[in-house]
Amino acid sequence: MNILAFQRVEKPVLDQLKQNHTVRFFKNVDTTKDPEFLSFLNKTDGIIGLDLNVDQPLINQAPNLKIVSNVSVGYNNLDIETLTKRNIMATNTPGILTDTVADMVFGLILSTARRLPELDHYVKSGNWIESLDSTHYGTDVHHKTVGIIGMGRIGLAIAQRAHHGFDMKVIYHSRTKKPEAEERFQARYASLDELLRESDFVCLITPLTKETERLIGKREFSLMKNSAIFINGSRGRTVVEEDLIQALNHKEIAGAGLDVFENEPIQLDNPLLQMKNVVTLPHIGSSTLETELAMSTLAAKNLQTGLEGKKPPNLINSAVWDNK
Ligand SMILES: NC(=O)C1=CN([C@@H]2O[C@H](COP(=O)(O)OP(=O)(O)OC[C@H]3O[C@@H](n4cnc5c(N)ncnc54)[C@H](OP(=O)(O)O)[C@@H]3O)[C@@H](O)[C@H]2O)C=CC1
Ligand SMILES: O=CC(=O)O
Repeated sequence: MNILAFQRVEKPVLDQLKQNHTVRFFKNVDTTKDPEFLSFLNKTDGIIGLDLNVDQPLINQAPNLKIVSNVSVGYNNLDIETLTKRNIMATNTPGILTDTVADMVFGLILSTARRLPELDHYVKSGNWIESLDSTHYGTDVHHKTVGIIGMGRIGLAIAQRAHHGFDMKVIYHSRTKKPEAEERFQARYASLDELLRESDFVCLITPLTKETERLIGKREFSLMKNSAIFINGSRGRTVVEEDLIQALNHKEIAGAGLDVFENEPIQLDNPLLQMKNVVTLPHIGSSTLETELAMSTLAAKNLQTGLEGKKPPNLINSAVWDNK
């Protein structure tokens, strides 16, 4: 079969796929224009990879496509409605990256609160020539209140770290209440506005959907404490980035830790890059050697199973299977 691999599939997994299939790997190409990409897409049976915008125009140019296997848990890059209408399976990689992403979110909490990147730069640039004063102090993480928006798999793992590791009070907001979080971490359900008012650390970790797009904007930042630190590990478009910049400029919040941005890679003239109280990461939530390999392996299993005409373990649009 013809397999189109896109942007990120770990090499051992790619090599294994090549043993049974004709595989073409594409990275950083214009998927609307690149002639080689479009020519291969036209005969592609399966797609595996990260962040390929699988929209209606792309699907229309892939008459043989049977399955799209995302190497990510988020699947906001897929037009699920059109894929389902065309009986094309869509899969993702939930679960195996949960702890790795929660570690990264905690890394952002700690590095923003304790100003770690800023002080690392301070030391390395030779400025540490005398004992520091309160202008360089950070703020405590332990025993503070963390508000988790999106108490799913990753939300729970963040709550676990907050409760057991840092003695934090956990409040959360999701579409539904989560008894598991309440039992295991004494987490309390709150409305979005209550959570924003009460949290020292506001952590956003929902999927990007029609409902969560621009969920956090001017009004929401104005509800947060002036001392609050905002952490985004979800997707850039869940936040109105312009409003985040304004909230930071006007000191409505104290800082932000961001793994995701409206445009990725971020433009170098983005004001967020000039702010010392903002810690930025290049969307690396799940990017450890172990977890990326596990994600690629699971994505390949989803792909292979689907191409063999069996139900993939992580099928998103089960209607395609039910209609068979
Ligand atoms: N930065 C990075 O590298 C990474 C980012 N991510 C992002 O994290 C997301 C979450 O992953 P994961 O935890 O596995 O997903 P889950 O599906 O397990 O959890 C998502 C949670 O978000 C909640 N939610 C959905 N819509 C809303 C809404 N409108 N308002 C409030 N809560 C909502 C859901 O609530 P309910 O259960 O009540 O429906 C659920 O609790 C991914 O979709 C991806 O976008 C993931 C991995 C890495
Ligand atoms: O952003 C990464 C994902 O797995 O989703």
